[in-house]
Amino acid sequence: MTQPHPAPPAAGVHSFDDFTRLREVVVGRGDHYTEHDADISWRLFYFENVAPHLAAGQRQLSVPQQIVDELNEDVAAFADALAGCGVRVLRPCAAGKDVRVSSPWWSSGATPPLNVRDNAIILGETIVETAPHIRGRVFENDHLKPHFVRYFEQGANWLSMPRPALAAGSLDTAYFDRQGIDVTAAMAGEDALPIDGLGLEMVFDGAQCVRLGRDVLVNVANHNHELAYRWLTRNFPGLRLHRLPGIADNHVDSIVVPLRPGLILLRSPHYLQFLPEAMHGWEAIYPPPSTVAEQDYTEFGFVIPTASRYIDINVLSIDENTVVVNSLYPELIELLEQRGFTVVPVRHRHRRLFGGGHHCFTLDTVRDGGLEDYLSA
Ligand SMILES: NC(=[NH2+])NCCC[C@H](N)C(=O)O
Repeated sequence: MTQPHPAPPAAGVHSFDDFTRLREVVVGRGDHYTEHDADISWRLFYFENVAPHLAAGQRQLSVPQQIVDELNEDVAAFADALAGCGVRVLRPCAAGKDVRVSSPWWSSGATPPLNVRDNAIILGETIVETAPHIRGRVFENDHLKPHFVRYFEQGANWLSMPRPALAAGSLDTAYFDRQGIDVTAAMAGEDALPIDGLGLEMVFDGAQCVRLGRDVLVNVANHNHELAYRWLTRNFPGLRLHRLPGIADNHVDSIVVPLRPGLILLRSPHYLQFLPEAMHGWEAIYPPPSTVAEQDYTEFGFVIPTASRYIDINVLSIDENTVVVNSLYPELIELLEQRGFTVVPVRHRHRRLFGGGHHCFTLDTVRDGGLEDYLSA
């Protein structure tokens, strides 16, 4: 587990999958994450998790400082654990307090760079900045730019999907419409301006992809994503992209988590049918029920969950035999140990409150694996 760091790869960035030996990783930070700005873009993104809790028009949702401090304690321990496994850990610069971001069409509260999995994806030796759905996230990658510039200087390629304007009417509700879920109440109170003739834009998060060497699974749940899927196919002709047909509203890393070639952690058997044919022969393991009681937040008053109860599936692999798992999910630890994995337990107390688990908190920029063909073995 504590192998020495090898010479850096020629391009600086080299990351084709989620499970070969991890060498270098960006770990997000939650400094000043004391508020969610529940604008329309935020409400629609987190609709499944937040709709039952939110009153119409409710906009600034504060997170108690104690919870933010505990989050940052857990994130710091996570970064230390990765360093202890011989991984080079990079951090974004810290967000400022109460930062607002504006465009000609809207204004919103900025999201700190905690879930660095979401706004960028490493595809081989290319950094791809994706096209945020949430207005407050449009400048989030700026906190990682010192690393991106350095990687570029070392030879990495660096591309950005077109930055969406996120004007009124840019976002597609088709995923919900198909299920007969009415999101009009959540969408009421839009205060952004429209752009004449714009319509639906390319909008997509890195965490909608699952990287498997030559193959990348891409969750396409609406026309915003469809445009991004086309962008990916046009820019990465050397990769085989597989469409996951709207298996989730957006991110898939609490649903489909490859642990090594041939073995996948899957939220439930329901999702098997959506995987590419070649993965039907893979063994799937399913998350056991958790017996640890969820934290009771009543003493803090109103606290809103932005992640589902499945968020602890969101594990981070150090290599094909070593996985970081939330220590508050001993049942999953036991299951993985029975399967021969070495588990690195790391506590993540407030995993439901900040939209992400250990996988979401990271952007793995260097792993050993290459353009392997795991799907035709
Ligand atoms: N990269 C991420 N932020 N992933 C988090 C996915 C969380 C998922 N929406 C859930 O509720 O379980």
